[in-house]
Amino acid sequence: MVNEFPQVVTIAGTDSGGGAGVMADLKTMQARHVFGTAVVVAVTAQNTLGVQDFMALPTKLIDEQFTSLVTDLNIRACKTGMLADASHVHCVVENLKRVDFGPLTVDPVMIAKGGAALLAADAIQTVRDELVPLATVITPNLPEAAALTGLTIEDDQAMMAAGHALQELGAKNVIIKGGHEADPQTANDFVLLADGSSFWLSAPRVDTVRTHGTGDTLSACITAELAKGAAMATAIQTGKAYVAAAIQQTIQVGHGHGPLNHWVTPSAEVTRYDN
Ligand SMILES: Nc1ncnc2c1ncn2[C@@H]1O[C@H](COP(=O)(O)OP(=O)(O)OP(=O)(O)O)[C@@H](O)[C@H]1O
Ligand SMILES: Cc1ncc(COP(=O)(O)O)c(N)n1
Repeated sequence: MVNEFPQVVTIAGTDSGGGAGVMADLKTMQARHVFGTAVVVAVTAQNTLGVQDFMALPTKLIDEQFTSLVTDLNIRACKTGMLADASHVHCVVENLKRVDFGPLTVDPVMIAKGGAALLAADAIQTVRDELVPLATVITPNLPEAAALTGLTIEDDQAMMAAGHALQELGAKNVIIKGGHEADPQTANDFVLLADGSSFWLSAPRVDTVRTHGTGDTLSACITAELAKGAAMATAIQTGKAYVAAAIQQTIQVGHGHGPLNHWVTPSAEVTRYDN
C-alpha cells in the first residue's frame, strides 16, 4: 500500500467546455502526477461564454460514487468544488464523514466567472455550518470569503480578518484568493496556516480574460501536492506558482473567459511575504 500511486478525488460539477470544475481538476491532477478520480455532483452545459444550464445528480447516485471509490481505491486527498444546493452540500458532508479520503481542500464555489450561480443562496449557511469545519484548507475568492464571514473585504486588513474568521468557523488552513482584487500589478493571496502563522503570495497580474477555472486549478494542485506528501505551506506555494504559470502561458480556446494552460510547469515568479 505504501508504494501505491497517489490517488485523489474531486467532488464537484462538470464543465462541458473543459475549462473549469471536474475537467480543470482532472487536467491539473494529471499534470501534477497524481491519479485523478471524480465524484460528479452536478452536470453543467457550459462553455467559455457562460453556463447555459445545469442539473444536480440524485443524492443516491452521489452516495454510490463515494462507495465505488472507497471500496476499491486508496484516496489520499480530496477537494470539493461546485455543490449546487443545500441538500447536495449535506449529502457530500455526510459522505466525507463516512469515508477517509485524507486532507480535504474546500473550494467554496458560488458564482461562475460569467455570473451564473453554482450554489443556491440558501446553501451558503450549510457550507459555513457543515462543510467549513471539515476543511483541512479552504480557498475562497473575495466574494466567497465575504459571503461566508459576513465581512466586507476591500483591503489587505479585511482579507486577513476574513482568514481568521474562517479559522474560527473551523477551517484549519485558509487561503483568501485575491484574483478579484483591484490591484492592476499583482494578484495577492493571503495564507493563514493551522499554527497561526501567515504570509502573502504575490504573482504578476496578467491582463487577460482567460481566467476560467483559476480557482479550480489552484485547489486541485494543492490537493495533488498534499497527496504526494507535501507540507501545507509548500503545497499552497506550488499551487500558486502553477496557476500563475497556467494563466501567463495562455492558450487560445473559445470566445469568452478562456481556459488555462494545464501543461505548464510551476514558474518561479511567485513572491512570498511573511507577516
Ligand atoms: N489575472 C490574473 N493574473 C494572475 N493571477 C491571477 C489572475 N486572476 C486570478 N489569479 C490568481 O488565480 C488564483 C485563483 O484566484 P481567483 O480569485 O481568480 O479564484 P476564483 O474566482 O475562485 O476562480 P474561478 O472561479 O475562476 O475558479 C489566485 O491565486 C489568484 O491570485
Ligand atoms: C462546474 C464548475 N465549477 C466551477 C466553476 C467556477 O469557475 P469560473 O469562476 O472560472 O467560471 C465553473 N464555472 N463551473
